[in-house]
Amino acid sequence: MAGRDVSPTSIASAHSSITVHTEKQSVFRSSMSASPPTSTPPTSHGDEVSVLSDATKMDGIMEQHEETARPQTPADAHVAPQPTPVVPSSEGRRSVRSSRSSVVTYNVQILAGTAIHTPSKYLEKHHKNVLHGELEQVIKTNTVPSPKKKARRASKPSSPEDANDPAEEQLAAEAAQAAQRRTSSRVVDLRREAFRNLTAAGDAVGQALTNGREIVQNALRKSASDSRLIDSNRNALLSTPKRPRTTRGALTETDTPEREQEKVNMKPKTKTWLKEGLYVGQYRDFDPRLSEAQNRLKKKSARVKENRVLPLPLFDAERRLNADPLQEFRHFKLPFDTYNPLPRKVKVDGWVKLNKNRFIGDASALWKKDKQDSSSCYCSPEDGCGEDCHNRIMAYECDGTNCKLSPEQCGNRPFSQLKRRAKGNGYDYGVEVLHTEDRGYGVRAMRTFEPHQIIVEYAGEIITQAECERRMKQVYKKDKCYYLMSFDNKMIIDATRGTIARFVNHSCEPNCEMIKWTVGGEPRMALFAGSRGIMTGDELTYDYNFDPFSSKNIQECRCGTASCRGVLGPKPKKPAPEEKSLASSLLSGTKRKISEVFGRKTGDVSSPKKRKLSAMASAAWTKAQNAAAEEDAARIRSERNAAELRAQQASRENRAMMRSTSMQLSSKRSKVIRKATRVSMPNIKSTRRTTTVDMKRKSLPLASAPKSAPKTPRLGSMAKHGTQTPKVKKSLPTISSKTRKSPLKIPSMRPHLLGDTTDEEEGDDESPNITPASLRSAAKKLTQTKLPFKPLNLNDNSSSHASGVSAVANTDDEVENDDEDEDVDMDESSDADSDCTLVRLFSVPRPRKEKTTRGNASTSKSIHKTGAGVKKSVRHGFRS
Ligand SMILES: C[S@@+](CC[C@H](N)C(=O)[O-])C[C@H]1O[C@@H](n2cnc3c(N)ncnc32)[C@H](O)[C@@H]1O
Repeated sequence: MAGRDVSPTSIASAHSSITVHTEKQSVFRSSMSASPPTSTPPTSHGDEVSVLSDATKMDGIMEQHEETARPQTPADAHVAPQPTPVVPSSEGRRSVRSSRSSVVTYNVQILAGTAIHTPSKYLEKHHKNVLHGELEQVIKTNTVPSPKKKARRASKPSSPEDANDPAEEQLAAEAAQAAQRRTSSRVVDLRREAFRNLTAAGDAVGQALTNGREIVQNALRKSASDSRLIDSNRNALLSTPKRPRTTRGALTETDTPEREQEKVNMKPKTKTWLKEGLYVGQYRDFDPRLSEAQNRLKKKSARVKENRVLPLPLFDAERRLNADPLQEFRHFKLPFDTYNPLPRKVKVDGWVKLNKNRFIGDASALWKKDKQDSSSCYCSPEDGCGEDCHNRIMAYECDGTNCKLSPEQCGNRPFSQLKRRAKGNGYDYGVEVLHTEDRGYGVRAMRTFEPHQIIVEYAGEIITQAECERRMKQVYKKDKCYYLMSFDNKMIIDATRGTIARFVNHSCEPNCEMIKWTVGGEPRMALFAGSRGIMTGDELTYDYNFDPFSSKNIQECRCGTASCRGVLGPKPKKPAPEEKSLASSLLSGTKRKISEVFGRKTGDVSSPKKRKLSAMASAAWTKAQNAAAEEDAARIRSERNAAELRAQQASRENRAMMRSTSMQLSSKRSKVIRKATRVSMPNIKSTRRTTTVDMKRKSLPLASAPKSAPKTPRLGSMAKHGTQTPKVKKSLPTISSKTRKSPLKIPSMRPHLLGDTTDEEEGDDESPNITPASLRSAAKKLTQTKLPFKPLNLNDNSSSHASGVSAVANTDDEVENDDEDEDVDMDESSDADSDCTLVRLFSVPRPRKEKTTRGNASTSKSIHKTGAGVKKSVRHGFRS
């Protein structure tokens, strides 16, 4: 067990120093292969020895038994171990490598018994451990044991000189006996091999000792020379600035090998300094006179930040100003995600998102039955379906069926634009949900929007009123927030499942409008920017025109604007004293009595009896108050319903009337034009004239709308009729806010806005909106009035008709005096202070070459200001 304290490596080295002659290899191999392959291999020399010792023990037992029978002869003890003949059976187990007879291979790790523990990943290492050639030679060249190991080994009695060891002798004797007996050849072989190994190890140790002695001598010599070297180096340093890196190559002819060896040993250890490293080639702007912090500061102040990607807004403005100093600017902000790169993403629980309307139940059939009229526009590519576009005014989106222009030419396709934007990025989409402080969720803009630009569609489930009531009673019974919007006579959009527009809050001073459009024959509601446009980051709001239906649903408005009405929806009307309901008078009486009995402050109520009475009285008071409020609400509702019915009827009649008027006028105009061209200028094929009508809004009462209208061809059929005069362009209604005189007055009608009756009845509606109904009413009036058509003098190019809209505008006097002109020129002269609205209803095309200025710019602006889109029924409603 002497090897127990020896590490495997040391054993390996020890074994590598074993001297085995080539002819003995077979014996050695046989001994190695004799060990069972499945048994646990020895992990160290000691283990191997233990295996051997076990065998020895067994043999010993046998031998003892034999010894008792046969006395040991002294000669046996001195029998030298003889090489055992090669065992043929073990030859078959030779490894492939060892079959190369030219080079003898020794695996030191196998010898050491540690090979099995070597993972294959240390293959390289394994190769290093495989020594080639004659073992003696290999050992000589490769093994230089450390002095420590040598010393340790030296302490072991393993040299041949120690052969007098009784154990050795015993082993030898046993081996000899075994050879004689020829029994248990494997065990004997093993023992013999072990003995031989030990002998070889002894040799190696002897050799190592010799080497070690040499090394010690060299070290001593070196230490002596080092002191000399230090002195010489000091001298050398003083004489030369740089010390030679190495002494190699400094040998002179007179150097003897010993001297050379000495010099090599004397070679001083010098530190090699890195001259270049990681930062080679990198320029560092560093002033060594300053500290690190000062250097950093200096660098920071010297740095000029340059934005090479986008021009800064400031420069952009400068550039634009340089280009055109007179152009108008408007404030702008960077897109929200640019100036705030990490917007808080609000996640709304329970919001089922729908991107488009879904008709539920009977709503679809109802819509089809009650399908609205179609509309067509006659814009030219130059017009581009601008502000004058008939479809735009009637809140119809242009498409292939009602507009001749291509999508690129047409500027009245807001919902198509929205569709495109929805496919784009977050900026294109342009809105996101935000969490407000006191109004729940809201919506804010992530970009700017032009005035009247479409922002987002209000889509959801389109349901009938019956279905709405059912949902209110059953589904949304416990809800506090409703997303119901009435947008058509009998239908409601329920955006509980719907688009993001459902989160848009109410404001009494809104920056957006909710407008109903007809797109491809279907109603669509969308949020449009108001006349001021929208800034990035602005919260989007519109006026709900909220109808609470019940006093329970009246909600406090927290829009925080200067003109806040205090509640969502119309301002509650103060009932006139005579109109005071019985409930109200009772209420006020009860209230007064309570205050008389118990005092105004509840603190006055002292006794429990009084307190009880007080509680009862206040309960009764609350009940009475509720009853009164409900009574009021019911009255308001019935009034509104009546007004709505009246308005709807008037609207329908007006529409029919307008069509009839258009027909009559256009046929008249065609005749006149044909006649005029025949008479005076037969070669001119296309003319353009404008018929305008000046009207003042809000002057006719709602009830004055005509009750019936003759059945006339629809506007769409007007185009067919116009084919008689193919070169004549159809007239289009246009709106202008600047008018002085108003021979015709039309009512201010917002037919579908139930919530607006309060204000409108009072006649204090300052809204500049022009509705289709108002247009139609004006048209009707126009037909009722005897229109003074005067013959068109096309030869007179200098006449007022030839130079665009502004030139066309005449005064009333002119119209009345000029009876011969067949085209109707109502007053179009304007005054900035006037609150009148001019509507240009019909226009007769003029020859293109005569057109100098269209004069649309001024009218276009005013149209937008007056709300070119026709605002239809937009109302949030709660029904309890
Ligand atoms: C169509 S939802 C608007 C989105 C809603 N804020 C939410 O969190 O879902 C209408 C509800 O919002 C609230 N709301 C909207 N505008 C408000 C305002 N100006 N003041 C108070 N509450 C408002 C009311 O509760 C109203 O019933």
